Amino acid sequence: DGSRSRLPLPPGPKGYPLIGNTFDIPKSRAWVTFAQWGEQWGGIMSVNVLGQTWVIINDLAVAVELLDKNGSTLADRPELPMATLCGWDRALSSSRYGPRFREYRKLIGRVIGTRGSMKKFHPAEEYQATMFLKRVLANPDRVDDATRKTAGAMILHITYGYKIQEEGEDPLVHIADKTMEEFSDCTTTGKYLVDLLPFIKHIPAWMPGANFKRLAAKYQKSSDNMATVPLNYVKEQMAKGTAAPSYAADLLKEVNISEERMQDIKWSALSFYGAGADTTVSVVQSYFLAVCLYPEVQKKAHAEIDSVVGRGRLPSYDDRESLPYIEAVCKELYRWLPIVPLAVPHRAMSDEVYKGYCIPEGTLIFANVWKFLHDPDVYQDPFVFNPDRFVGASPERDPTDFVFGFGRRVCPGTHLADASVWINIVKTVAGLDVTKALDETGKPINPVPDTTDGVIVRPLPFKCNVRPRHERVLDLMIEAIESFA
Ligand code: HEM
Repeated sequence: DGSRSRLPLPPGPKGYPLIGNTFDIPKSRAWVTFAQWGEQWGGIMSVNVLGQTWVIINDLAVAVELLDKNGSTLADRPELPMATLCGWDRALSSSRYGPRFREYRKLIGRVIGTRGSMKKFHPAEEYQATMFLKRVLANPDRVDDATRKTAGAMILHITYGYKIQEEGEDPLVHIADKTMEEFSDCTTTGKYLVDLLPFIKHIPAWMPGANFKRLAAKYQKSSDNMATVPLNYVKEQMAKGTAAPSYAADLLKEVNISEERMQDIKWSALSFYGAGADTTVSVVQSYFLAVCLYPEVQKKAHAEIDSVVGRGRLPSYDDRESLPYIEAVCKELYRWLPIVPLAVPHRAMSDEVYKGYCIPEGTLIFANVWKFLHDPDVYQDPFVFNPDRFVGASPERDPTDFVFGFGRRVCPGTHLADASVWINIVKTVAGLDVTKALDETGKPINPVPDTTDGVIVRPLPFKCNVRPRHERVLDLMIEAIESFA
């Protein structure tokens, strides 16, 4: 429709000819710069990056209206030629909008689509969260390692019913971590020429300058491996009758699975690791950072555990309703250090009109979730970690309404994330006392409450002191672990 394209783009800074605003896009903490631009240009604005329109949303109401209500037309993902050559178009987070995308979402929704559907995975979650305490206490200087190991272990446990080996490096975690590094590499903006000049993907692999094609073939082998090895494990376990409940086992129970369905099961399952392990780990690490800086929060959380659960056992999901303060701590963790600060960009599949502006086909849309979560009109003293903002009769807006993204692309792992984060935090509160680490002169070190860069970010590395909260913790932990065996 020609009349649409005569409408103006959303407002934004004037760019240079050809390159537009490319050099205005900051390499680091883009969400902070985008929020500042929002002060000048408003809740919806646009920039031009190498000929492509980017729409940046700095107002939650606009994001909800545009992305939640516009259904399928704004639910595509950007074209990623190098990642596609490496086989990553088969994973959900980078798949284009279409039949395969809808099929994956249907399968995932069927198994983990509601809070109630997570119940069958509670034993796995409980086990891994208790193992987390063990992993932390075995090596209290490396809380980061224990959180990373646990997040990966939880995802593999729920996706495939696979329990990682505790000693040394687990072979499946090794494959997954190596492959995820390759994923980051092949999706790095500007690294591969084929992303700028997609037509060169057609040159034969033996030609000079075609190194990227040989690398892509190697990366594709890894992604195949990462999808196939664990699925074969589930099939073997099912054949032996020893399969634990899992996402894959649930779907493989179906009779007469077509080849196409098998591929959908395999690649939807693969999508869990990258999107699920990297995210929950950041939330749990943020807890350790937050209570170093806000010891009074830990004190209150400890007091809640003592009064509701006591010291004779570790808390479980059955206690969730009776622990409102811990619930508020979890919400505040999602808010304070946003781990997907610009969500994941959506791509417009056709020309759209919004409030008299044109959003042309191919536009990338970024929702500045970081800004929504630090809006002083919505959250009082937004940079302060204060769970009490979510307690009482008039709580501030629940961040879990929107930290999981928007519309048809909203995180399909929301309930899995919710269950994993909560159980990890509640066991941590019950089991551990976290304090600031001391420097060589004995002075407490103040960790910096900030994150790395990227699509999914995590707290900057920091040190803290960790010890069991009371003398019975180790016994309770061991008893619990034995009861799972
Ligand atoms: C704290 C935890 C998590 C947060 C904050 C989070 C957040 C997000 C966000 C913002 C998106 C993009 C949504 C959009 O494009 O509008 C997303 C997508 C996704 N998430 Fe999560 N997520 C979390 C945990 C998980 C877990 C545990 C899983 C495991 C199944 C998961 C699986 C996915 C997948 C597969 C996608 C891609 C969906 C698509 O492109 O259609 N996430 N997540």
